[in-house]
Amino acid sequence: METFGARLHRAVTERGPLCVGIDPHPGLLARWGLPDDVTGLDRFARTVVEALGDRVAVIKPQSAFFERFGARGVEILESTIRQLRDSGSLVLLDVKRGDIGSTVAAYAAAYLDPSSPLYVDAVTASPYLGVGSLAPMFELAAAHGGGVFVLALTSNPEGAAVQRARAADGRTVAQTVIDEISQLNAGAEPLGSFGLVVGATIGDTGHDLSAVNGPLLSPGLGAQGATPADLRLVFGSSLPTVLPSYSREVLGAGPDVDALRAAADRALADCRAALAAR
Ligand SMILES: O=c1ccn([C@@H]2O[C@H](COP(=O)(O)O)[C@@H](O)[C@H]2O)c(=O)[nH]1
Repeated sequence: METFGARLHRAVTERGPLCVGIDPHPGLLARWGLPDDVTGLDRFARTVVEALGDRVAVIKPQSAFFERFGARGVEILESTIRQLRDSGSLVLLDVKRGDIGSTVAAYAAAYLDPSSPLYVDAVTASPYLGVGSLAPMFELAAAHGGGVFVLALTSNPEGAAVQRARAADGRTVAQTVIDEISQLNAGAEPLGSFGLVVGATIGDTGHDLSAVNGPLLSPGLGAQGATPADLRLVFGSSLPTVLPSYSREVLGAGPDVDALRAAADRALADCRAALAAR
């Protein structure tokens, strides 16, 4: 079985380093001329799949924007995941789950067990009940070639107070998360399956990402103010494993399919140039 790290490495080699989110904000539905209901949600998600599913390496549905419509929204999320899987892009579900280990096992079954209707290639997870509490997710992901992206240094300004607080041994909370994920990826080739979320907005924080050996998902580009040029400052020598992520900046070009493709192509070209610059 091919690991998630290997599948992601291949997808990025073939399609380029880009993740695009499906975030059907009420404001975006309105801009696309769609109603703020499940029919609008369905049309929005289908349009993104049609435009980008066959060309972007990773597509990241944001679960919250589907969940807000209840069971019918989740049904559309299931359908969107199926369409994305058929289109060839990897599906990273942004759900930021985390809990005590026995409950994490149920989240793992929901998203990382191939028999689940919400089965995806990878999920985002929150480490604030302890990275060890996420073990059932790591285990099920490893068993089925899936991946987990753990929040380390998030793109929002409020994150720093928690993530940059010092633990008893003097490391920041974020650095302890980074170090634990690095251990999980030790020796993996060509890339580990356990990633971190590190926002493009955070600047040079002095955290050591050199041993992660896994993907570094970087949201915060575009609508939150970061530019591809900021990636160098944030990631330094870890740039080769960065997966830049855009939602509103690309989605704002819709609903025209060609315009969405052009926006994603522009984002990819800008990120490629920034990641390659010396
Ligand atoms: O640190 C984080 C972690 C996750 N996100 C999510 O990414 C997208 C960003 O959307 P934009 O429209 O590109 O701002 C969104 O789904 C967030 O929940 C993040 O922004 N920062």
